[in-house]
Amino acid sequence: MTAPLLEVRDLHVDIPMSHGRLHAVRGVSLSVGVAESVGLVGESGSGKSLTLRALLGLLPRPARIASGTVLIDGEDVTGLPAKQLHRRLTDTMGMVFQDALTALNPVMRVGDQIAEAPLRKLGKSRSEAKAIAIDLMTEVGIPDPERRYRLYPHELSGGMRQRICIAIALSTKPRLILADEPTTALDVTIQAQVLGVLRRLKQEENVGLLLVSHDLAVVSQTCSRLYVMYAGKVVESGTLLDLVTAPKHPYTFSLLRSVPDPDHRVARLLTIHGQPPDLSEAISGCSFAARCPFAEEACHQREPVLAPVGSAPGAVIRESACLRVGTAERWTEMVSEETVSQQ
Ligand SMILES: Nc1ncnc2c1ncn2[C@@H]1O[C@H](COP(=O)(O)OP(=O)(O)OP(=O)(O)O)[C@@H](O)[C@H]1O
Repeated sequence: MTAPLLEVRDLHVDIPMSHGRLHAVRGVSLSVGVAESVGLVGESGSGKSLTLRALLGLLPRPARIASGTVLIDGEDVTGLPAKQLHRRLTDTMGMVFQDALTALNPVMRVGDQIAEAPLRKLGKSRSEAKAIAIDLMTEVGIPDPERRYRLYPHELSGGMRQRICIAIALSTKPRLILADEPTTALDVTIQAQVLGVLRRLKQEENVGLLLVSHDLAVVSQTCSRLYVMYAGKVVESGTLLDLVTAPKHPYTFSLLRSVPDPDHRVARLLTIHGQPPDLSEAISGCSFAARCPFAEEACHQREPVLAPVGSAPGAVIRESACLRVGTAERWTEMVSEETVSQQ
């Protein structure tokens, strides 16, 4: 069996504070196969960005990796010296962040920013690098690329700037794009276009994707497998279809029920009441128990572990961290019973 392109094992990220520490990422494991599109979804503060930044060696100070392993093509790169690690990462992956305007150099023409890596890293001549940049601009759907090559970031719209960032990410010929909320700053139509570019890269160029988003609709449009994060942990993982049609964690269930269904098939939206736990304090029991519509006494006492649930042999592994997973088939019914009994 071939090793995943990217694998993270039992990652812990801490943020030291004046009194103690915030345990922001609490044992995350995930993998992305070759040409696979994987989503990391969860509400704000669940630890998605820190997970992504930790594996890239780009944690904001004072956050630090407390423990964990990162593997690329099965090789442990955790202990590599910074320069070597950077080379290994940039040889394999391109990155796209939320704020294209900050990611781009304001005083450099956008085309030259795309041409920079082919020129400096791939050893291309100036004219070859320019031709590569123009091809990449065409590939990410920028009309009239020769003219736009000469523009500065502030002369482009938000959607065009994000396409430039994707073109820069592609300029080193990566096998995987890591994208952190790449469409959050864009309006819905432009968002759909940018997601279309990422989807097409996977379908036509076999470029894998690890997409971080708080928005289930965004990952649903782009990814075929998901990890759902809550309070610094993965609480459920599986194929998009499995998660959407039959969630096995109450947080995923609530997340799905809190999104309006365009076909109005879901009669009532579910509000996730309360706040996530304070990660600077020890958590006893399940971190979602206080907000969970199905929690029972044991959920407040015992921490559930992420474990495989009912996957068919040979199928993509489904995992859930829930003591009540055995009742999952009845959750829709249980929620409506509760609503009726409250009326
Ligand atoms: N530089 C920092 N200093 C202090 N706390 C931080 C820092 N960066 C992140 N945190 C805290 O770590 C936790 C996880 O943050 P992270 O950014 O990974 O969440 P997220 O799921 O990506 O959410 P968001 O989309 O809002 O960034 C949060 O409680 C956040 O407040």
